[in-house]
Amino acid sequence: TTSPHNAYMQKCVSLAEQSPPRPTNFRVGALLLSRKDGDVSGTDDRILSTGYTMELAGNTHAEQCCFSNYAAVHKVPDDEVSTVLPIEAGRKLIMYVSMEPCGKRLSGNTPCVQRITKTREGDREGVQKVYFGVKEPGTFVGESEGCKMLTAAGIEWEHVAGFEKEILSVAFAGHENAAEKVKATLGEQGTDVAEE
Ligand SMILES: Nc1nc(=O)c(N)c(NC[C@H](O)[C@H](O)[C@H](O)COP(=O)(O)O)[nH]1
Ligand SMILES: [Zn+2]
Repeated sequence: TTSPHNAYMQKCVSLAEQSPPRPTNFRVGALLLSRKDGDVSGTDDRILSTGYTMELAGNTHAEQCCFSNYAAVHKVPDDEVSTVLPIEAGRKLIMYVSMEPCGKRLSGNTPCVQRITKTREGDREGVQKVYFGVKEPGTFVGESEGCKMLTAAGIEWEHVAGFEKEILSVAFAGHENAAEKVKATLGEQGTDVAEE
């Protein structure tokens, strides 16, 4: 059976492409779904919400918008989204994000790892695993801490390979010298691609 990761990562790229380009962040796409335990093909997946950087007013991140959109549909404030996320025996909540969730934000706003971790408060299972297409480049916060923080919170994560160039090209679109930054990041992340 084919894994569903590529289709969802492609969807996150399409979401990220809707984000207004800015030099002060990355254009990212995020998707939240419920998956039946052991359903490696994702045929029984239920998409719960999507989000992209600055979809919602203010300096918002993709993961933040994904949760906020879900909270709005369920008529609760953002910080109570965990109370309306489905808890179903035999199913898990999974997030796909084109970029590693942030562990720190230069703006000082709540990092997305904290928002993901918060879904597990009150003994709720919350988000169990995060799939992402690239590690966060060092542009703003240097060595990214997102994955380490997810692990510390007991949340699994996995890098879905193959979309790095595409994801970074979208993410850096609002930056000066975007192409050079993409190339440098690919080099740093060890995903050099053969010259075009
Ligand atoms: N995973 C992720 N999703 C996003 O939607 C987004 N924009 C970033 N970007 C991470 C980057 O570290 C921060 O954008 C900068 O640190 C600036 O912080 P603000 O965004 O202004 O809070 N990361
Ligand atoms: Zn974030």
